[in-house]
Amino acid sequence: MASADYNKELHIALLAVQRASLLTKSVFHSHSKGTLDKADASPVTIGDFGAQALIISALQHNFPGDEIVAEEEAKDLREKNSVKQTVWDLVQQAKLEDKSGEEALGGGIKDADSMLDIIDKGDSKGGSKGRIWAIDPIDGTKGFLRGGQYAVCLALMVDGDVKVGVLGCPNLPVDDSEALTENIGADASDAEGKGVLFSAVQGKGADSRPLGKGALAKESKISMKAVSNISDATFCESVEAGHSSQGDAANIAKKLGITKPSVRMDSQAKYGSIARGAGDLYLRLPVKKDYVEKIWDHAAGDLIVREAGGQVTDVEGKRLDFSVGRTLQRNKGVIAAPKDVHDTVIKAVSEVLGGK
Ligand SMILES: Nc1ncnc2c1ncn2[C@@H]1O[C@H](COP(=O)(O)OS(=O)(=O)O)[C@@H](OP(=O)(O)O)[C@H]1O
Ligand SMILES: [Mg+2]
Ligand SMILES: [Mg+2]
Ligand SMILES: [Mg+2]
Repeated sequence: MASADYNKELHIALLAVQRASLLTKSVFHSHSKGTLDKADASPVTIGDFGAQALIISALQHNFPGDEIVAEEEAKDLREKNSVKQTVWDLVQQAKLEDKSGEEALGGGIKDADSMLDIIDKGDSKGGSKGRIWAIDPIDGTKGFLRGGQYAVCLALMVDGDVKVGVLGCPNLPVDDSEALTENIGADASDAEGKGVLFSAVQGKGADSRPLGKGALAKESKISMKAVSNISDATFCESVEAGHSSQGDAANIAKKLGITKPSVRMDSQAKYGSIARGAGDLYLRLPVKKDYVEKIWDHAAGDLIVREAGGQVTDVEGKRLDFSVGRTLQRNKGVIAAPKDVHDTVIKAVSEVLGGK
């Protein structure tokens, strides 16, 4: 049984995300990303399937009794043999450079059919009891396809509470002073000097390190920037207007006296960026009344920001509740901010959204 310091969980999660990022990077650079449309019309790529298979395989090897909530399922691959073969080729190629890391993750997957079964092991219903991992193999798939930011996301929840969170952001600059100028649009390539691995364990603070190809790089502590005057804050929001209301965000910023333009960035790279003080606020404001956020879109980022000195709630100021299944049914939207200004932000949010 793993001990409650979560050292092993963190180590395996970091290695698993780093290995999965090798796969997503190879797809990011390839001409064809094997995109399919899911039932809800959102995109999924060969990178999403491959990364999910690799992460689940590492978790099953190390923590066979744990449950897993993951975004993707293998149905489309079972129906499309050529896509299945492409994903299988990618999965076989994605290996950490150091042998001990590969051994720690249990090595590769046996064959293509086992790969499909592994992908489908992410079908837990979630809930408030026991150890449950949440995986978003590529968060910001639209950003990934656009050549922008994306993140490989993994979190461990115990009894509905996030204990460990890891985000691999292959296209964020290692040097955080560049972070908020580099994220938007076409040229966010993962050249030399790019790639960050964020992590946090409950009660132990948040870290970042360069995303590598083998043994883990040395970590450093990260923390949110102190905001002495809210009108000087920089806020991040989604690139896709369909994922977060950019009009409401602009009105909230105006109420707070913020004049800097928003930074539009795909994926949980937003949480990582503000956690390291590159940007101050993250606003995710509901567009459609009936959309329910997914736990894998927020679990790792929620812990990383809170451990870096931030507060993360929904638009009403309630903490995100990861204990009610695969979705955040009890929450609407997300507001992440440094602890001491969070109340001020929520007040502006409720004034703008009030009556909506
Ligand atoms: N309507 C609506 N509202 C809110 N959120 C939605 C909505 N539809 C989809 N999604 C989820 O948004 C995830 C990506 O969020 P981002 O903040 O990265 O958006 S964006 O890419 O910057 O536009 C994206 O995650 P991935 O599918 O992993 O990319 C979705 O789970
Ligand atoms: Mg998706
Ligand atoms: Mg996502
Ligand atoms: Mg995804």
